[in-house]
Amino acid sequence: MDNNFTGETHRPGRIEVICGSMFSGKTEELIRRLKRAEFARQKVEIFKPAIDTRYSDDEVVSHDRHSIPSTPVDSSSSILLLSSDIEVVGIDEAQFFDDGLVNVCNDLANRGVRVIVAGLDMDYKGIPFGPIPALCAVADEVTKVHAICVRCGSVAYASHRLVANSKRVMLGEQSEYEPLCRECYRKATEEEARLQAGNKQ
Ligand SMILES: Nc1ncnc2c1ncn2[C@@H]1O[C@H](COP(=O)(O)OP(=O)(O)O)[C@@H](O)[C@H]1O
Ligand SMILES: Cc1cn([C@H]2C[C@H](O)[C@@H](COP(=O)(O)O)O2)c(=O)[nH]c1=O
Ligand SMILES: [Zn+2]
Repeated sequence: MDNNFTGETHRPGRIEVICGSMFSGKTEELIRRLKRAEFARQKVEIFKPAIDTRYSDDEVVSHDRHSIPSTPVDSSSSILLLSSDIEVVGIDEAQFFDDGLVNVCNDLANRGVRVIVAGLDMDYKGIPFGPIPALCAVADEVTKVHAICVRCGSVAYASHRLVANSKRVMLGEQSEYEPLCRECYRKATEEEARLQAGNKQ
């Protein structure tokens, strides 16, 4: 917390969004910012959606197995209830939260809290995912991070699903998803559409 010249306490509330495809380093960047806040002795609380049980029930874990303790919550309203007296709030896998997350983040930032949100920008179909696009709109700062396309080595753009499952929410990692650049993603999805059309004949 900074003290301004009138002696009032000034807490610079803000929303930071870290978005990108799978394997782009969103969680690593979230953990890096949160650990630095902890070094600065700020009161930090980290939330994730309870449905995200991929690597751990109660930790935020990156694909490289870096981790930080977190509180799993079922809905965005719980974040507000559990954030009194907190200076920095971190939220991972934000794409899985309800649309109420946008108001929750705005409320926290307006109260002086630094809110750092990480989430997928798009689902496997390339459609903007959950509250992430709206959060990008109201954020003070948006960082788009990129994985490497596993087919050609360019900068990745989308998360291509490798298994036949049309549900929007399907937890997974390398066996289920691969990061692809725009061109490789287009070729992969066109090929899938061709195969599907062939199967129907
Ligand atoms: N194709 C890839 N491009 C970049 N990083 C990858 C790739 N595949 C695996 N990784 C690993 O994923 C790590 C990033 O993990 P993480 O922060 O959990 O990403 P995200 O939260 O965006 O899915 C990288 O440091 C790297 O070790
Ligand atoms: C593209 C896409 C992903 N998911 C799931 C798969 C993973 O469990 C998470 C993303 O995790 P990461 O930290 O970004 O690697 O989301 C999904 O449910 N639906 C999708 O379309
Ligand atoms: Zn590519």
